[in-house]
Amino acid sequence: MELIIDHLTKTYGGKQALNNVSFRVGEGIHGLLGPNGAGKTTLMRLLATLLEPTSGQVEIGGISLTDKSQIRRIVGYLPQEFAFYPGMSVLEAMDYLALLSGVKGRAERKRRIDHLLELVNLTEQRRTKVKALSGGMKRRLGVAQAMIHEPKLLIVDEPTAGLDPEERIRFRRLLSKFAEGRIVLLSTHVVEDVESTCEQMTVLHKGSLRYHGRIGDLTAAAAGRVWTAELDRAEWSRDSERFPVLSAVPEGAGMRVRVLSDEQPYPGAQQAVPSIEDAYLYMMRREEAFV
Ligand SMILES: Nc1ncnc2c1ncn2[C@@H]1O[C@H](COP(=O)(O)OP(=O)(O)OP(=O)(O)O)[C@@H](O)[C@H]1O
Repeated sequence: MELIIDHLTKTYGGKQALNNVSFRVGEGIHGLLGPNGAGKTTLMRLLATLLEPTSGQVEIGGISLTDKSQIRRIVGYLPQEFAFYPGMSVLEAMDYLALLSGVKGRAERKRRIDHLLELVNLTEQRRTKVKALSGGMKRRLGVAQAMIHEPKLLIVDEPTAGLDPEERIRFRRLLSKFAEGRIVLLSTHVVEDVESTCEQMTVLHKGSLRYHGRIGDLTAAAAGRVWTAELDRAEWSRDSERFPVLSAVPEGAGMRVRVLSDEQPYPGAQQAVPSIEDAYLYMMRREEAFV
């Protein structure tokens, strides 16, 4: 199972949202990151056949994106905003969506729905009306519906938004389990989601590919460039613009700061092991692509 994106371009009128993007993704969870307007939603909607590419090709598990009915059978999509059937119960909504996704046979639908509701921890709410679910529960129902036809490629947009910390951890575990033998494309602004679930990631920036590869390689590239230091407040207010700041936390009378710099930024500053967030910010500050 492989997702192959080959010179994909999408323009809306005169606006180029994706610019000649090529990369390949194998089985497992793959992170998709990028600042606002990077082109992530456009890419996800293209893969879900909700948009037509301007040019370029995509193959999902050997099937061309142009073969829409086949692609829809193997792709599941959980958009950031999704409409449900508020008046239906969880069971009714799932059954209806399973029918729409082409899952034939009442017994098979029941088997899948029971299994998925268990997975997303909504069994107790199965008779609750969708409109009475909390935001987090709706999100879990959203992912359950995106999984109902057991897609080979599951695309999820900001799935942990609005979830509490425990739910977020449970949700990541659920995605990891589902990703066995499949591809899960996880679009997020939460770098921690990527850090804890993905081995590889793709970063888009203004429609172009900025990074594609292993997370470990990205953090390795930032090694030696992340520094921590303790400064007094006066030093800090004088120097706060000198280096890109990763964090600055008041500590006693001073500040504990974390900055990016190719050389020691302040006397006594110590090198730190880059986190993925540090590495991401380091990469985004560079002009050239990091692919
Ligand atoms: N229907 C549209 N018509 C015109 N321009 C659009 C349309 N949809 C998106 N764009 C533009 O295309 C670019 C990419 O948008 P897209 O929504 O794909 O980015 P994104 O990475 O998902 O951003 P965010 O993180 O804010 O959701 C943006 O500049 C956006 O303004």
